[in-house]
Amino acid sequence: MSEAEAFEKIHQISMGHMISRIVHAGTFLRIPDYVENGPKKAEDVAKDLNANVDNIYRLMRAMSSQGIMKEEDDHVFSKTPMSTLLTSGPQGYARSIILAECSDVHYRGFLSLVKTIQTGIFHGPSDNGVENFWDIHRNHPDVDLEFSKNMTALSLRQSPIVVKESDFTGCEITCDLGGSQGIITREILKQNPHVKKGINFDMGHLIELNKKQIREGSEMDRFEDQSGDFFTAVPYADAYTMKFIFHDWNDELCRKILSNIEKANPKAIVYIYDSIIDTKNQPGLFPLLDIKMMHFLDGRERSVEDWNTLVSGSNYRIASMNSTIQPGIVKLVHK
Ligand SMILES: C[S@@+](CC[C@H](N)C(=O)[O-])C[C@H]1O[C@@H](n2cnc3c(N)ncnc32)[C@H](O)[C@@H]1O
Repeated sequence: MSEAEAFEKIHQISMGHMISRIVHAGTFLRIPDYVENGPKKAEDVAKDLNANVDNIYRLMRAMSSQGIMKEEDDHVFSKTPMSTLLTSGPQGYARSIILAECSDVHYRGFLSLVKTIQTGIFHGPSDNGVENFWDIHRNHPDVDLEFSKNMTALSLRQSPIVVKESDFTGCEITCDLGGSQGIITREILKQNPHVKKGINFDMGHLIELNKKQIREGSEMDRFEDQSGDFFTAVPYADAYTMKFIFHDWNDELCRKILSNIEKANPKAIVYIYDSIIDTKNQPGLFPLLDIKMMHFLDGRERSVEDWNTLVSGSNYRIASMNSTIQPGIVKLVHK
């Protein structure tokens, strides 16, 4: 990389938080909805939103600079594939990524990152006046809902792949711990007609929200939402799945979940769907996500070595690991 390229890259990085907050503002104001059905004048959008005309124009221009909509004519903007993904309609499944990840509470939480790095104690939640990341969500139901929708959007892409790579032969009951809106459990039931019951297990407030939703599909006859705390106890099952759960917690707390699984059924198989990262020079999102886990949850994105360390302190052993897909799969069986 030349010095000029290095400088340009650093300049881009310095804009990162501004870009995400600009896109958050535009998404929050539903600007992508306005251009979805045909080109739209910034003035008309401003009028409809009862907002400052010049500022709406400048916001739309800034969003265009990132490929979110296109200025076709003076002050007239049209949609792009990115703006469609940020609409509030059925095709706008990326809207919740922006509304959750770039929300005020997540943004504010990053203010104390240096403190976390220096002290080794995670400070993300304390900047929001709470002790626990999930309490931030409990106190902000709007962010909580967008976060769940975001996890669902990701799950809809990932579940068919990880479930296909997992073997539920001989399992009558499965349980997805921290299952959010139940996408993994539904996929297990769809791909495994022999499974009699699939339990989607999550915290009470989330399960209550699930129950208010209309969820259709023949697999729903065998689907059950159950609320609880996986640090206290988990329901009986023949197979447990957990997608993006262990990355939220430190090794000790992950082992606590494993010991609760052991108490419920030591013979059960355990499938962990999580990152298995390469430690050196890995480009992409996971080393960045690792910092979020460190700062908000005392969690981590784990390498093969990290997984071995975590599991070696439990009564389980790693039966197999698959890092060829995303997320990776760590299969555990009782020792
Ligand atoms: C990162 S999200 C993953 C959601 C889902 N597994 C997925 O991949 O889309 C973590 C989930 O764990 C749930 N959770 C956190 N603490 C929990 C606890 N103590 N008991 C049960 N569920 C919990 C959260 O409500 C959230 O749905």
